[in-house]
Amino acid sequence: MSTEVPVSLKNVQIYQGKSLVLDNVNLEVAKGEFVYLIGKTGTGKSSLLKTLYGDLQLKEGNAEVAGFKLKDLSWKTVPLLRRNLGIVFQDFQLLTDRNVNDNLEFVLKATGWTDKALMKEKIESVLDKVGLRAKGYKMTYEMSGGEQQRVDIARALLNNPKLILADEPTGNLDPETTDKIMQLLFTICRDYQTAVVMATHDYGIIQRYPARVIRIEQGGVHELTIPSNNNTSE
Ligand SMILES: Nc1ncnc2c1ncn2[C@@H]1O[C@H](COP(=O)(O)OP(=O)(O)OP(=O)(O)O)[C@@H](O)[C@H]1O
Repeated sequence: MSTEVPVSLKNVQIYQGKSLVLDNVNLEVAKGEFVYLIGKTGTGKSSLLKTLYGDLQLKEGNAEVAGFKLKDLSWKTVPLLRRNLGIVFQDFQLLTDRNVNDNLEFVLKATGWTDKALMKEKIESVLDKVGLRAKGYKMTYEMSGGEQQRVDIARALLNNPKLILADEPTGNLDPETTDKIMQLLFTICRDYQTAVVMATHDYGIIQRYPARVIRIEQGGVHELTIPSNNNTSE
């Protein structure tokens, strides 16, 4: 299994039930690349991301994600695929009945970790990366939206993914917090060569943090040419 190309889609069709949402999708994402998915509401950004993390089954076309071929991927293999990805959601999807450390430990255990000391070390390391080292004992409901999104990103980093999939990760955040989260995602992308595919409605973000842009329209996906700039994560 090759893990070199985080995403490779060739002539992919994406269905929701029986309806065809996206046709003839071709997309390659390179190691360490940051890619935005933009498009009007309902065009299929989330459906594309869901296909990439195995939530929607791929019926037509060839797709490889983090070394896994998606066509006819069995449901049993989906957790294995997810272990190789980081997934970040708009609404964080943290467990509200436990603290940050326990949220992260829950994921580690679910993905096969058993050694307590190694888990503690890993949790400290990902919290450090997102600037929350001292907040491990906080209950998630006691945290601000921006802090919760950092925990969500820390969770996504637990298994050293080569690819992070983020669905409107700043959708619930104010502009200042949005900037901090974008800087964090760009830093992770640069420092760990983690590819990031992020769906957003917010063109202002793309202007402030330029990267490759893929526009999703009814029927397909198109590369958008944006004047190239260095990203502004510094
Ligand atoms: N669970 C589902 N069952 C059936 N149809 C669905 C389901 N989820 C989405 N769809 C349909 O698939 C199409 C694409 O939806 P999707 O959520 O992927 O779009 P989107 O571009 O992410 O939209 P938004 O920007 O509003 O999140 C829409 O027509 C939507 O109604």
